[in-house]
Amino acid sequence: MGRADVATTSSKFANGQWSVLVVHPKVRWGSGSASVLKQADRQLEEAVALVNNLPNMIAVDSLIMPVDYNTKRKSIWAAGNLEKLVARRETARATALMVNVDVLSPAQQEELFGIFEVPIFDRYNIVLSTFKEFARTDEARLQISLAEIPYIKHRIHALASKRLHSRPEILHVEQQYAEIEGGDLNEILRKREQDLRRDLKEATRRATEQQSGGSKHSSDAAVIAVVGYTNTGKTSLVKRLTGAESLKPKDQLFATLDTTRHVAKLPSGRSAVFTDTIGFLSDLPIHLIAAFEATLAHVKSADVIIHLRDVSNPDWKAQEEDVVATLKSIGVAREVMAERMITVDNKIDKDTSVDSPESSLSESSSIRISCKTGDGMAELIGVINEKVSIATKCKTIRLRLDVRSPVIEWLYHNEFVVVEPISDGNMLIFDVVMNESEIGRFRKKFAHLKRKN
Ligand SMILES: Nc1nc2c(ncn2[C@@H]2O[C@H](COP(=O)(O)OP(=O)(O)OP(=O)(O)O)[C@@H](O)[C@H]2O)c(=O)[nH]1
Ligand SMILES: [Mg+2]
Repeated sequence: MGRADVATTSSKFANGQWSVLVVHPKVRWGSGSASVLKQADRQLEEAVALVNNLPNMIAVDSLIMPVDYNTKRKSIWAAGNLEKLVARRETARATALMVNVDVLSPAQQEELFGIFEVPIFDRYNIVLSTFKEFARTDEARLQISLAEIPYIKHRIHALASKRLHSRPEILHVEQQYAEIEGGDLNEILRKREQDLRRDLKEATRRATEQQSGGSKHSSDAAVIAVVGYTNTGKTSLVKRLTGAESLKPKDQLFATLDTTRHVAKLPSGRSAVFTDTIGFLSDLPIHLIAAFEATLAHVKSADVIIHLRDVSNPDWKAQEEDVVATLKSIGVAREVMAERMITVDNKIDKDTSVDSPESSLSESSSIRISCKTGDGMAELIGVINEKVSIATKCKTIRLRLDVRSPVIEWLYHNEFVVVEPISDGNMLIFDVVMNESEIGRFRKKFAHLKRKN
């Protein structure tokens, strides 16, 4: 597939590990200062977790280094702070630097390399490496390659125009540069993008086919998409609700990269397909998550969206904002969120007494659960059941049927009977829940009986 490898300059050191100094540039004032929800120490903590999440990286030291105004200028830090950072790198014996911004410009990367003389990574590099590390399917790999294209384009343009004097590997585009050198850059990338999109379409089709093949009611089943920040417990929840053995929750960021579908029966008798999908993360170039369009396509059309929050994380409120922003960017309208979303607070078993005051503001409409202990599951299932009925325009229909009626056999066969009927002489009374298309099917099939009645 000629897979591109922007972020894995590190793969050259397969036998060793990068010792990384993680620096969070905290904007002191000006338009670039962080929202009050995002405290610098938590952002630094998250960056360290991202680095340590990769098997070939270890954060050996980390610190917050103030920046005036914003992080977009070519020189992020003034001379004094830079000197402190250089000293810190030496003491920590760090072999790489991670600057906790969404993406560094090629000029910034070049300048920092000139000063530190070690590879310079940003969040984009780390997250992309993570995606590559954990991708298990063609679908995920192709989406990652697609997500890289704008990044590669920007960098190779900068190199080709001779505005920069770096070597391609300093900008993490060594392999792509070699492939493209001498050719028409735009044309080669356009062709690559076209090929990737074609392959992705095919891979998505295959994946959907495979996953819906086994379930009896797949076309009629309600689709319930579970979304949330990375590591909030999405996989754990889907496992709890559907009993899927194949799901393996992990204390790891981006453990799940592909969407998997798992069938369960709701109390109404309806089949529901729960989808477990990629987690979101803050401060990423939006196209990185949006590139998972094929993976996330089902969220837009889902009957119900469960937004899972990890309320044991002091930053859950900021995480929620990022999830909502990402949902918007993949085309989920605000009305859809208001109508179809269930907000669920997970990990209530954990001690949150040291929480920031915001957590007490957790609105009363959210449902509190623990995937670990099972607390709150019954209530959640009840709410899902109700929401699905509304979303799929289900109605409860009362049928009075002769005990010999062929309708009874059909109801059982199609699994509409959830509550056993009440008997009334020769008649049986069934309460069944059906959506519009099922009612249509039912009417068509038994039209002749109706006429007789
Ligand atoms: N204490 C506690 N831990 C939980 C709970 N739910 C999930 N976890 C743990 O949180 C970690 C992440 O769980 P996952 O289910 O993998 O989370 P995820 O949202 O699917 O994560 P990604 O796929 O990486 O985005 C695992 O170590 C789980 O065991 C809970 O209710 N309580
Ligand atoms: Mg997961």
